[in-house]
Amino acid sequence: MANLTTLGQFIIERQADFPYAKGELSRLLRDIGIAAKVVNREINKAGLADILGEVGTTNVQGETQKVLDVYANEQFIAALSAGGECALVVSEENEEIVILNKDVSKNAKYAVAIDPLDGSSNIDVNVAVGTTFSIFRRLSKEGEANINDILQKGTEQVAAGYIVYGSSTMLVYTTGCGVNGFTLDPSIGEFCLSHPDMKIPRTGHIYSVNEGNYVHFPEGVKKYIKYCQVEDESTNRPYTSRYIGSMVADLHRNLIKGGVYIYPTTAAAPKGKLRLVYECNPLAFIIEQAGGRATNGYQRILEIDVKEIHQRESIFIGSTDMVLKAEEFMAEYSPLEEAANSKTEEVH
Ligand SMILES: O=P(O)(O)OC[C@H]1O[C@](O)(COP(=O)(O)O)[C@@H](O)[C@@H]1O
Ligand SMILES: [Mg+2]
Ligand SMILES: [Mg+2]
Repeated sequence: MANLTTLGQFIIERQADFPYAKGELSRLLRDIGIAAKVVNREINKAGLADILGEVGTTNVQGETQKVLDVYANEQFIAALSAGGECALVVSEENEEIVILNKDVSKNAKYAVAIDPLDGSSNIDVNVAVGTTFSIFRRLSKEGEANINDILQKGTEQVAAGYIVYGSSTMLVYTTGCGVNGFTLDPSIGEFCLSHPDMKIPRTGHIYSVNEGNYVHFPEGVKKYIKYCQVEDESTNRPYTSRYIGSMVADLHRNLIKGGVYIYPTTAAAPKGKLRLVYECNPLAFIIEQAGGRATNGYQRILEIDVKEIHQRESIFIGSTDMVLKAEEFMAEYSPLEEAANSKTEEVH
């Protein structure tokens, strides 16, 4: 068998990368890997098992919860709880913070934010979906964990990553020392190092945005989309439009091939749609560590103050030159002007 490095081996080998390296963060990453395998098993046979469809409840975002949203949420929280290294979880599927069982994790040093199933609209149609995770060291040294342990800026993440459940299942993560990708080998049930030291190309020719919302986009975004569609060989334009509708999958493609993903403010989502704590921050950490850029069109995502656990933010993320170009167009309008613009556009 080729000389495989499993996720577990790699984490141990790279433990020295972590400040405070005493094995706790390694074990926490291991726990996330375990839950990912369990969720992957269900996703792979989703059509067979009664795991498609909705559970009939809505989450705090007002979205109907899919059976797999709830299943994945339970698996990640159970694995983090059993592992004992995580004291608190914030999840897209839970309105409040989840304090994990105090007996096991009262001395746990970490708090985790997750989007257990990203791209929920694609679950029932067999299109790639994902999971995101963001890990912080607790601020509260002793006693019960509390919300301040997770309301930290993205710059304070000690690790972050995602799992993409696509034609193969991959786990991609960073601890602030580069980005590494592991592919799940079902025959041995292990994530194996397949994409060491991932780097996003400085530029690319793929743009990912839901153009169905075009009329309600900020003028700066409309101008950038027009820029992407202009014929100009010297800059490799027109670019190709690719939008899977699962942020993790769109981002993973752009990480490998180069490209930009944009989810701006719209009339329907004046603050943006995606959630800062468990979607924007972990993916921004990954992309920055891979040499890319992530902003809200004006400000670095990782520097944005976190006030609420389900706070939304607009995001421009991917190849540095492409994000910078989009920002150039955004800079022509102030955020206030843009907010006004996205409201007024009439649809005939
Ligand atoms: O359908 P829209 O408005 O383009 O939104 C798609 C975006 O919303 C998301 O599905 C939001 O994530 P969830 O599925 O976890 O709620 C992203 O993955 C995706 O990029
Ligand atoms: Mg999501
Ligand atoms: Mg989700």
